[in-house]
Amino acid sequence: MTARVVAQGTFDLLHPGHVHYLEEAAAMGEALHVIVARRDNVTHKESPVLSNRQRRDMVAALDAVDDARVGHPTDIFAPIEEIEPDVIALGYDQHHDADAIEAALRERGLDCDVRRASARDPAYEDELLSTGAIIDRILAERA
Ligand SMILES: Cc1cc2nc3c(=O)[nH]c(=O)nc-3n(C[C@H](O)[C@H](O)[C@H](O)COP(=O)(O)O)c2cc1C
Ligand SMILES: Nc1ncnc2c1ncn2[C@@H]1O[C@H](COP(=O)(O)OP(=O)(O)OP(=O)(O)O)[C@@H](O)[C@H]1O
Repeated sequence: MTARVVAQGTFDLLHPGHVHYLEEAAAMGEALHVIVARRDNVTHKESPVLSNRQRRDMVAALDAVDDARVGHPTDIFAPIEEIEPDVIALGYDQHHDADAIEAALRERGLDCDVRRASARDPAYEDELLSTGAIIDRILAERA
């Protein structure tokens, strides 16, 4: 059976850090499914500039990605129950706790590894590797 991997995040204004994460997650299995966070659920930082649909469409267009969907409004485990992944790849800086997620999955009868992906270091001096850094640059240079 095909090993399915799930990755997740906001993915507003794509950059090479996103590509690094999604390629690493894809290499953990054979099919990569991405859950794009709903704008209303992004509460720990500024809301995304781009709509749910546009962020989903851009992630879906990447080579590493087999399927991308906008996440559930209230239950982060609902898409996981649909996808039934073998692996969930957490981003290097995602605040989610791997042990807590594994325990919640087990409670729902889902058997799935939770792994932590690595960070991409800048490949050259001026490489911007976060959406926040790109927005700061725009505000500084176009204000
Ligand atoms: C296993 C897992 C499933 C998730 N599913 C959803 C979801 O269905 N809907 C959603 O809006 N966010 C979901 N999220 C949360 C976001 O993908 C994300 O972690 C957060 O809201 C955005 O912050 P970040 O880009 O800094 O990680 C999920 C996160 C994890 C770890
Ligand atoms: N430089 C990077 N290296 C590796 N993974 C990254 C990098 N930047 C983001 N990611 C991963 O991509 C996913 C989506 O991240 P998100 O869209 O929140 O990134 P961001 O660009 O850092 O945003 P912000 O600057 O608003 O915090 C997360 O799992 C995150 O860990």
